Amino acid sequence: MPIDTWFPLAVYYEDLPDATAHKKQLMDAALQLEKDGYERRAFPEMAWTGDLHGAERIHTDPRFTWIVGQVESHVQGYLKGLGLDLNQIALYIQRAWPVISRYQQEVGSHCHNTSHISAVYYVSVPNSGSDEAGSLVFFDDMRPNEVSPGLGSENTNIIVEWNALNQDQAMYVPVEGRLILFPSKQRHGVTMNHTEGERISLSFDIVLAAKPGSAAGSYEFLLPPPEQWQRFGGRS
Ligand SMILES: O=C(O)CCC(=O)C(=O)O
Ligand SMILES: [Fe+2]
Repeated sequence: MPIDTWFPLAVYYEDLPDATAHKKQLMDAALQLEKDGYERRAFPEMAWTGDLHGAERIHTDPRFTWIVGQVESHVQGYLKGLGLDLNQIALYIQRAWPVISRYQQEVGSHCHNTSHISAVYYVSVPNSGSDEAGSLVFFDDMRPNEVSPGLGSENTNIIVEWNALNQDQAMYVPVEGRLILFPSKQRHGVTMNHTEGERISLSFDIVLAAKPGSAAGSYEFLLPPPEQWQRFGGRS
């Protein structure tokens, strides 16, 4: 009795070979940004995230040059894998920030609504390769096989066997030196850090735009090149 499966979510990951050589500099820079950060704005049970604390431009900070280069090259590989013609697309890092999760902190479930591709890089992970410091969890909001909506929700015991056909989450344990790429619209979160150590990651939001001179039709589906935009009041 064959059952086919279709429409996979594409999550890319790669262990960066030079990670160890760059660990200290990235760690120090992330922790310094946290120190410099504005007054704490998140609840204590939530990890410190640079995007909420005025530290969301690490892509322009020279201390992060190496990882920015890595993100750029791996995102291109990811997009090629998705079948895109990179000659027609201009890629931008829109914002990028450190995330520091300490004992009993987590990152609630969210999507990155203002970008297209998101990247996470693990700088420093206590018990790397285990879920103890907090896993990245992707949630499936499409639920194509939930034939009666809500079947698998809390307070029901109708699903007696969780398997690949009804799973509603996919977990990635954090691995030091690993880069993960995924569609920004995929809802995700980070489970609790149960260790006494700091779990330090970097997040990047990437936007696809049409290259100037692309066929006019592509502007229907890709952002027109930002250099062609005009801000209100910007007429010269
Ligand atoms: O650290 C992670 O695993 C993911 C962090 C994240 O989702 C974010 O910063 O938006
Ligand atoms: Fe995120």
